[in-house]
Amino acid sequence: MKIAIFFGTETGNAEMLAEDIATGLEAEHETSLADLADSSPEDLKVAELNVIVCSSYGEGELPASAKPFAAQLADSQPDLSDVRFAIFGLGDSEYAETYGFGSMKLAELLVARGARALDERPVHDAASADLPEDVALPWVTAIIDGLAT
Ligand SMILES: Cc1cc2nc3c(=O)[nH]c(=O)nc-3n(C[C@H](O)[C@H](O)[C@H](O)COP(=O)(O)O)c2cc1C
Repeated sequence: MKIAIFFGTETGNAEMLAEDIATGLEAEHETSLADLADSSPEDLKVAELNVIVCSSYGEGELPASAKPFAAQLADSQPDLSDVRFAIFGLGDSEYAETYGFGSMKLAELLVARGARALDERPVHDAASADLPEDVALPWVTAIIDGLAT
């Protein structure tokens, strides 16, 4: 399957996780990896599945590298009705009031443009003992298996 992996990051954690996902999938799939800062909404129309890893920053805001992409979504109002995506958030429950808000905001912007969100939208909690890749790889594999059946 053609799978495009994107990340939105402030300090690099989402990029590292996106790289882990790409490495985990590349043996069986045709993968690409890109920073949302270098991407436009049209880039979501290329692959059969878009996997997005996005953190939260500030007070539940998008991380810096996702902000220009979000602005393009709002400004250019692209039709994303043929796009499907799965989004994985990185957050920290110490920020109790805004936990996981960054990935949630990005998902809402995509859905507002017609894109279809696959699955729930998990958020990895930096305060937990789990490693993000141990959560994200089974999650993405289950989504791909679900699409293949
Ligand atoms: C200044 C700062 C603000 C943050 N704000 C939030 C927040 O509002 N909600 C949340 O869930 N996580 C928040 N986090 C946690 C980050 O999302 C988490 O550390 C994540 O792994 C960062 O990933 P990145 O390096 O890809 O940006 C914040 C972290 C920092 C350092």
